[in-house]
Amino acid sequence: MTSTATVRLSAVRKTYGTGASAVTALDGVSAEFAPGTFTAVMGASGSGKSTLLQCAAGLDTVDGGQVVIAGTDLAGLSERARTLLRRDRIGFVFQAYNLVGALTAAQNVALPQRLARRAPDPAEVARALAEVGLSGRAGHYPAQLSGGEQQRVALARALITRPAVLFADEPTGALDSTASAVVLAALRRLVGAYGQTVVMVTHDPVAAAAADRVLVLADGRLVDEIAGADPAQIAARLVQGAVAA
Ligand SMILES: Nc1ncnc2c1ncn2[C@@H]1O[C@H](COP(=O)(O)OP(=O)(O)OP(=O)(O)O)[C@@H](O)[C@H]1O
Repeated sequence: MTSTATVRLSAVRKTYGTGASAVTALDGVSAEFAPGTFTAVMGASGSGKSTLLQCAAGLDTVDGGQVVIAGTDLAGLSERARTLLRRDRIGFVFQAYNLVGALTAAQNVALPQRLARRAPDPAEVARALAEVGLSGRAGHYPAQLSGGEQQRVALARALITRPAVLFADEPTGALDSTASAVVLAALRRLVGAYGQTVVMVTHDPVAAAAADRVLVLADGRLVDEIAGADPAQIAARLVQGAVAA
């Protein structure tokens, strides 16, 4: 069957270690992430959220099943081809912004292009900063920016290659609620206005409520899918799931 999903996981298994110390981090996970959708991934500590993101992004190999990104089956790729796919088709943001302090916001956004030995297009840099609402901060250094602004520079940097999918691992984890709301609004706008596909791991039901749907992991399996819920409903479903498990 053909699929129009930007990212498709089919029966993905991932085990760390061997023998008695082996841990099954993903135990047959299947999920599709359609173009222009915003998905949150939740679950208790150790449930496999980060592993899911790493495998879906081709940062880690799987032990079973299949990962297809933008029509490309990762299993068929050499290490080099996988690296290029990650560089050109996938964007990442993490809890830590990982900005270079000696570079301005615009220079940080241009950095992936420079590292790929491409001449950064100033218009593209300006566009990425505009998309996250930071047109007025292009010449500022990270130390001159708030946490929420720094995370939005990291978002703009992730967008500069026009990735098929943006993966975010706890992007609001280091932010207060006001700054979190600004970053989540920026993510929502990328999805709504530009059709960006976003997959975000979070512990926070408020952050998860910004997504179109929430996938819930427990012990490496998908155990729930929640759509169009508010933070209180999401929190209640997580508690129900934990009690049922
Ligand atoms: N590199 C590794 N080596 C061995 N075990 C690992 C490794 N990475 C993850 N694990 C184990 O795999 C399981 C899933 O880990 P993962 O980091 O995906 O969970 P998580 O849901 O993201 O947790 P958290 O919310 O605490 O970040 C855990 O039991 C973890 O201890």
